[in-house]
Amino acid sequence: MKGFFITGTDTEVGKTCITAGLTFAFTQAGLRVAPIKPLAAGQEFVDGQWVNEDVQRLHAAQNIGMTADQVGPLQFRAACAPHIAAALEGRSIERAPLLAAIHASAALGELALVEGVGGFRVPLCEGWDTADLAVDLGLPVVLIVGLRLGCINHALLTAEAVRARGLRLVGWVANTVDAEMPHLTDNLTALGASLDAPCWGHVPRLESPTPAAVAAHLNLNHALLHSRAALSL
Ligand SMILES: Nc1ncnc2c1ncn2[C@@H]1O[C@H](COP(=O)(O)OP(=O)(O)OP(=O)(O)O)[C@@H](O)[C@H]1O
Ligand SMILES: C[C@H](N)[C@H](N)CCCCCC(=O)O
Ligand SMILES: [Mg+2]
Repeated sequence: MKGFFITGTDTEVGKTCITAGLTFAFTQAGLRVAPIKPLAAGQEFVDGQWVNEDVQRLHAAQNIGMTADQVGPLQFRAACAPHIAAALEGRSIERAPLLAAIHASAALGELALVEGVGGFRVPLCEGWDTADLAVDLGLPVVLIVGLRLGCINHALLTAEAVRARGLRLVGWVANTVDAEMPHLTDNLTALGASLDAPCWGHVPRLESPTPAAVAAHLNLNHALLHSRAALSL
């Protein structure tokens, strides 16, 4: 599978927003992009069906004709850790069928953008977590850093965990969670100096964080270099 695994310093730091922006940007660059949210916890009943917001946003960002189920193959009602959400419904998360579903969805495009769940090490089932999922998929990792006090430590812990799994951290995106964050520039400098991976962009707090608006703040030079080489484009 060709693509990137999108992780974050935490839940609610902008992984979906940035993945939608990356989908837009790579699509503009001429690639057929398959955004995938393999596990989605938290559904609402809208127009007669249960839907997940992440899946809807990623589904809306792609233009290769994926169905919502292909974007989000495994969805749970409760907005909590996925293994807990699954247990609440008497279900379990099974590794082999989920990997098969991700591969099938990725095959619909030429570049897969796989969004994780929460931070990098969220348990999925006995002996398998989201870091293992990234390893199973063999994808290089992009880290979304939610800019707020504490993010330097979270970013460095995540980078260490990514590398400890033998995965490559190919880039990181600074996403403005706290628009009033003091010493923003100094924080960005510290992140840049210590993450040892290229920054793909700094996304400000946007009034309307549409994929196009997010993409305007992303610089895909590093990403395209990497993906064109990986894809032989
Ligand atoms: N740069 C931004 N400007 C404005 N709003 C943003 C920005 N980034 C994220 N948001 C908003 O913050 C919320 C959390 O973002 P998002 O859903 O992308 O986080 P996440 O890391 O994917 O969360 P989860 O762990 O639930 O998957 C969303 O409502 C999103 O629209
Ligand atoms: C529901 C929420 N928005 C995410 N999709 C799930 C976050 C799981 C985090 C688990 C944890 O690390 O404690
Ligand atoms: Mg998300």
